[in-house]
Order: sequence, then C-alpha cells, then structure tokens
Amino acid sequence: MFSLTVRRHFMIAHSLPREAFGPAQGLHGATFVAEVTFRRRALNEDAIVLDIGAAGSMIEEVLAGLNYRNLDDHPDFAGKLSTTEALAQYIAGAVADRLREDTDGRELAGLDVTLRENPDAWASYALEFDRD
Ligand SMILES: Nc1nc2c(c(=O)[nH]1)N=C([C@H](O)[C@H](O)COP(=O)(O)OP(=O)(O)OP(=O)(O)O)CN2
Repeated sequence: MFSLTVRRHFMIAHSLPREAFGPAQGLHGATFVAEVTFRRRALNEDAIVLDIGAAGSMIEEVLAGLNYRNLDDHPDFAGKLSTTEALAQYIAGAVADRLREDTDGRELAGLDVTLRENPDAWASYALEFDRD
C-alpha cells in the first residue's frame, strides 16, 4: 500500500458545551494542522498516489469552508460538538466526496485525516473506500 500525505492549517473558534470539557465549554480559538493521507494499492500511470498540488488544492477547498469561522454558527455543526475527532471525520468525508468526482481519485483505497491541536495532542479518522 502506498500513501501520500499533504498538510495544511486552519483557524476556527468554537465552544464545547459539555461539562467534560471544563474551560473549553466557553468560546475559544484553535489553530489546527490538518494532515491528509491518501492511500492507494497500486500507483497510477504517472507513478504517483495523487498529484501533490491537486491534493493540496482539494484540502484547501475543504478547509476554506471552516477557516476563520465560528463553528458554533456553522450549519454543518448545528447541534453537534465540533471536537477534534468530529472535525477530522468531517474533513475526511468532504475530501472523499471530492475524490469520488475524479476518475483517478476513485482508484484510491482510502484516506486518513489527522488533526493536530498542538504538538502534544491530535486525533485521526480513517476512511476505507468501497470498491464495486
Ligand atoms: N478528545 C478531545 N478532548 C478535548 C477536545 C477535543 O476536541 N477532543 N477539545 C478540547 C478543547 O477544545 C481544547 O482544545 C483544550 O481544552 P483545555 O481544557 O484547555 O485542555 P485540556 O482538556 O487538555 O486540559 P484541562 O486540564 O482538562 O483543562 C478539550 N478536550
């Protein structure tokens, strides 16, 4: 299995209104580093998993919908907790949607999104693609 990872960052504000989150129940900001790993069983005819530039553009498109937003007001997170884990799942789903629109992208085996909150804490979500 081959993999390619491309990294970008984005900034958000949000609150996590559950007792478990202590001071983070209040509105606070976060700068996340998003690492998206694309997995592929066999390289394409250009001997790559995916073009790095194309992968970066795809990630930027997805993150543009989150960057500088207060996620408490974002319709996709209405009634949901925008935890690092939930954000990783959301980004993975949105990147997967874009890959499905691309003939070569449909050949991928899956992807992983790792979101780093800070150098000591991160969360990941893995998606395996069904092949019919
Ligand atoms: N599993 C997760 N735990 C926490 C998340 C998360 O997304 N997933 N998020 C937060 C807060 O948003 C923030 O990032 C950190 O809050 P904070 O209370 O400052 O940090 P800690 O929980 O590490 O420290 P405490 O000692 O509990 O205050 C929190 N947790």
